[in-house]
Amino acid sequence: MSAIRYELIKKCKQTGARLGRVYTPHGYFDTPAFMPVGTQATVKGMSPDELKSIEAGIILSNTYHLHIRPGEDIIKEAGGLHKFMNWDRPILTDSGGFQVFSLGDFRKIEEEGVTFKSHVDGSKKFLSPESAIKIQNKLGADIIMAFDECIPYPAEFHYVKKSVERTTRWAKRCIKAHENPETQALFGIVQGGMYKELRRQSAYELLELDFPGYAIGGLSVGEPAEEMYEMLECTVPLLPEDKPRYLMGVGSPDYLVEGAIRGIDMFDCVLPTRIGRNGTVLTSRGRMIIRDALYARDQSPIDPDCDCYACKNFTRSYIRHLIKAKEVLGIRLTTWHNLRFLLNLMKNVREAIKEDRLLDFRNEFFKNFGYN
Ligand SMILES: CCNc1nc2cc3[nH]c(NC)nc3cc2c(=O)[nH]1
Ligand SMILES: [Zn+2]
Repeated sequence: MSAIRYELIKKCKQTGARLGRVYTPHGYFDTPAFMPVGTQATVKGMSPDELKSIEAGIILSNTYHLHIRPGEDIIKEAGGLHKFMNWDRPILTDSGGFQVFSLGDFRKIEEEGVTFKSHVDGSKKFLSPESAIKIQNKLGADIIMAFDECIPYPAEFHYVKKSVERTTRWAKRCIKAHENPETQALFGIVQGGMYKELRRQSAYELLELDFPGYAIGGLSVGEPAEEMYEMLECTVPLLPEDKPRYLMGVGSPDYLVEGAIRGIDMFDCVLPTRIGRNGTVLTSRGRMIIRDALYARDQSPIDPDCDCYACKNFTRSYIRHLIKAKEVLGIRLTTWHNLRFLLNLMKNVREAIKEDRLLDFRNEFFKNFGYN
């Protein structure tokens, strides 16, 4: 008995997209879904109630960060991550693999695991499939991720092949170490770099392990969009139709729509929160650098088509002033808007799938946003 159940509600007649629902021990979320990133047990600047008001269905938290600070034992003593951060809806935690490479000053990667230095105090740390799972078992997220190697881009075929085979061995060790499969669903992560043959090899090896869900890793690592789409087109059709597919670290509005068209159900990306903090907002007419002098006297909302608290109550002129003055409310409002923008985008994608018009929606959205 798995911790989650994926319900395929409808397949789009125009594309490979599908409308679905993932049931977890903390309730369900609709897919395709965008997951706001709450790295250190908080989506920066947003309270749980505010996240609920913008209809966030599931949020992501990072194992690497929570292991370093405050430590999984403190969170376990609080009753787990849901209680600790007072979020009673679904949570997904990653396994730390990616952060170690991208954040930590990582030393070396061996069969046993990865040795690295903490980005907080430089102390020596070690993560392995077993320890990454043990930490996630203590945090108690509904969906947890296998410990994998996110292969850098570009990478030689031989290196990628060796890494894929180690990621599969690590996946087996994760399954063995996992203590709560009936309450925490462990997802495998398909790797393979930009090589179709290795994407297929990684998918087949992980399919044999019968995970309750599959992530596609090693993408959105600097490769051109076309290469990412090609890897999706070669990998997604190999994955079970009755299980969720999660494209890690994606993404910008175009990638979310194009990923959904290719059959992806779950996405996560720091983009909306990160660019929000430096004064850039997403609108239906493209990105807007609201700190720009252009908006100093602009009394209109960030996006007239948006229903969020920031757009209903404040002007571009006021929000620009807050950002320039480094007032906390400024980044709260830009974050609030950017998250609602992407959550609304996914709601529109789900509607379009329901009505078999996702390609038409994509063309209209791309034209308005200013994509090609
Ligand atoms: C669960 C940790 N493993 C893991 N995380 C990832 C996070 C990513 N984030 C991005 N772009 C922003 N690509 C990613 C790939 C992986 C990946 O291949 N593996
Ligand atoms: Zn808004």
